[in-house]
Amino acid sequence: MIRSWRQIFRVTAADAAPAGPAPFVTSSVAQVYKRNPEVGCGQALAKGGMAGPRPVVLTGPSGAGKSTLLKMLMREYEGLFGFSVSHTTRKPRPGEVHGKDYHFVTLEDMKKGVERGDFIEHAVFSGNMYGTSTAAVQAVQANNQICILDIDMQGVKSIKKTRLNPIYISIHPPSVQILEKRLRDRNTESEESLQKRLNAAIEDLEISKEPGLFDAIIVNDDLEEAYTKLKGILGEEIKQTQSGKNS
Ligand SMILES: Nc1ncnc2c1ncn2[C@@H]1O[C@H](COP(=O)(O)OP(=O)(O)OP(=O)(O)O)[C@@H](O)[C@H]1O
Ligand SMILES: Nc1nc2c(ncn2[C@@H]2O[C@H](COP(=O)(O)O)[C@@H](O)[C@H]2O)c(=O)[nH]1
Repeated sequence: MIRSWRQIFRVTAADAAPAGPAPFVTSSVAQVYKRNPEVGCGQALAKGGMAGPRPVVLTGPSGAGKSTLLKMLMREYEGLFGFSVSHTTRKPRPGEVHGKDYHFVTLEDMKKGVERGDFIEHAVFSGNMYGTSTAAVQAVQANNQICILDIDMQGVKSIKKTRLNPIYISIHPPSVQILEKRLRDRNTESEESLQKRLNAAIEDLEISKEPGLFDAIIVNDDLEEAYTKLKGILGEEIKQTQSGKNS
């Protein structure tokens, strides 16, 4: 019997999901766009009986534009997507809201949460801990929304060992130079943090070449173009979830 992602994501990291089919690949100078035939099949599982919308993992270097793109999605499709609010030990940036952008916690509390098994995945990034709690994903699934996880590459690797079965999308900058400029212009990082993020970016861009790691890679050069591509990749899932909500 096919189980829903709601049930199966609780399976531990030790219970690795089988590798998916080889991705269909199209590419141009401006973009690398890998499409897995299974993308958008969450509702196919639903037809099997129990699945809700398939979650979406958005990853990519810090500064690539993940938050910008996911906020656009959530604005255009109000109520359709729900953000998985991660925990982090980093300090809030101006304007960030506890419980909305992140659960901002102390290192001690984060470690306790990890020991209790509260997290589906967790990682250290640029000197701080980050993690996706089971509760964060469940809070979204309870609303029958498409759950979006904004996580780093370590998180992707951990989620791959579970049966959450999300759509994996990596957002890339046009170049590391442009990434650096965007991060500097964002004005949120110390020089030390910026360098750590750039080093992680170079490493992660290399890792993301691994065949089959992502269902799609979107190069975020022109924002509107990148957003249109993102909507295209999620189109089937959006349509199915909308029709589920309207029925
Ligand atoms: N296509 C684009 N062209 C120019 N600037 C962009 C583009 N996309 C995003 N930006 C800007 O780049 C900066 C980084 O974007 P954003 O904060 O969304 O990145 P991120 O991937 O979520 O980073 P982090 O992982 O650190 O949270 C922001 O100031 C954003 O406004
Ligand atoms: N593995 C995880 N990575 C996460 C999580 N939440 C966010 N992130 C990633 O951290 C970096 C830095 O984020 P910032 O908000 O400090 O700029 C970025 O790549 C996020 O995707 C998480 O729960 N797990």
